[in-house]
Amino acid sequence: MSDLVPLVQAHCLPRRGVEHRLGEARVRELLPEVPGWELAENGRALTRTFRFDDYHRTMAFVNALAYIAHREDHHPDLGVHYDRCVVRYSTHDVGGLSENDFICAAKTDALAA
Ligand SMILES: C[C@H](O)[C@H](O)[C@H]1CNC2=NC(N)=NC(=O)C2=N1
Repeated sequence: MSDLVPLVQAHCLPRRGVEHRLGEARVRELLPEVPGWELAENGRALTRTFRFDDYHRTMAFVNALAYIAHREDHHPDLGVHYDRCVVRYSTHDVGGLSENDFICAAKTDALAA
């Protein structure tokens, strides 16, 4: 992926195999591009909690996020609660973080903005 394209405008590509797993240096470079997201599971996942006023708003977010996941063919794990949704991205095909996780994190932020 070219760094000239903002993450939010980039699109996911099929990434399979450890060669697509991001190294620590690249993760450190990308993390400031998605403020609010944190590393979890020893750097193998990205998570952020999005808070809402009520269940209806939470579910509207979840449905919009499902559409992005379908369009990008990259799928978050979700913890859905009454007033919040815990979003977790990790690329199981690479066994850790790939560029796809950062692209989708940026698109998720745009949804909630
Ligand atoms: C063929 C297809 O691109 C892959 O199976 C995709 C689908 N969605 C995915 N989502 C996530 N989170 N990780 C993956 O490795 C992944 N792989």
